[in-house]
Amino acid sequence: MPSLLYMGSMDFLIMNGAGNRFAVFDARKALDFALSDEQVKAICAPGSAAMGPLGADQLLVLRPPKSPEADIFMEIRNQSGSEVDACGNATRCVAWLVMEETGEAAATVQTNAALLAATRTGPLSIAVDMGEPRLDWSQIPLKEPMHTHHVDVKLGPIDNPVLSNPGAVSMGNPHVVFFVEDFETVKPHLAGPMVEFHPLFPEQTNVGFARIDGPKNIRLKVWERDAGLTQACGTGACAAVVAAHRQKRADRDVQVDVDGGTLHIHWRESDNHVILSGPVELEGRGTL
Ligand SMILES: N[C@@H](CCC[C@H](N)C(=O)O)C(=O)O
Repeated sequence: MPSLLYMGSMDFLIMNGAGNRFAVFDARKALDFALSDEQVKAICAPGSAAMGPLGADQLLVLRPPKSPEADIFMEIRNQSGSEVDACGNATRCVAWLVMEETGEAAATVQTNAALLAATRTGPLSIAVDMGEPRLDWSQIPLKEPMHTHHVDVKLGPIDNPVLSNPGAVSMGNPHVVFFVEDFETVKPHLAGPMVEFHPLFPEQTNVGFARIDGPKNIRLKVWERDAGLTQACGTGACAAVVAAHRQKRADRDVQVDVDGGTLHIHWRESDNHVILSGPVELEGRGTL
């Protein structure tokens, strides 16, 4: 089968996982391939020649695996150019590419943070084991010791009753999750950036706004660190379910509806791992 991946150092694929959009560069045979922050910003910006009106939320560079258990290494860059350790939807997209290439129904994707095992659940759907959530304050990380079950994030001098008691969770990247009644009062595009840069989070944070529609249903919007509001955030969906379950607001097996589609999260009791499942799509190809 011809490789879907390698098309020369400046060609790329455009993919999305539930609407979370990626520019994917295959550098497995171009070992010196590197992009500056400015280049990443230029490629990902909405309206860029490379990505068109929607732009990309993240840019992925695929490299040879660093350990023998992995099929591929994935470098993850946010829209701003910053390199990060985890991206659930990107892991699902890259696992799908590897499975298309190998013809297998499983793949292991290596990131800076972990080796992530993925399996095919349908022609265009992939589940990935995101491992255990990290719940100690130092792992998120937070500025000072506190319980992460709910954290005290004050936005200004007055307590905001609709934005209180969020849970903090790391899925390899930092998340704080607010439980909200609706998205009109809270306005994620305004509250998100204020929380992202709150001094409680020394490495900034991704900010989730979760409306609990039932023990097995969450409606979620995520303001992503260095990317803004996205159509879907895989690690954000994992974090929302973990935070909701810890606050007894939801089960361990939850359908999470996001702007770009539906994700399924299972926080497995047997081994504490979080499984993220959902759709992937290869939208097209581009050349710089
Ligand atoms: N879209 C992602 C998360 C990407 C990284 C995030 N913006 C961060 O800075 O941690 C996902 O699907 O998990």
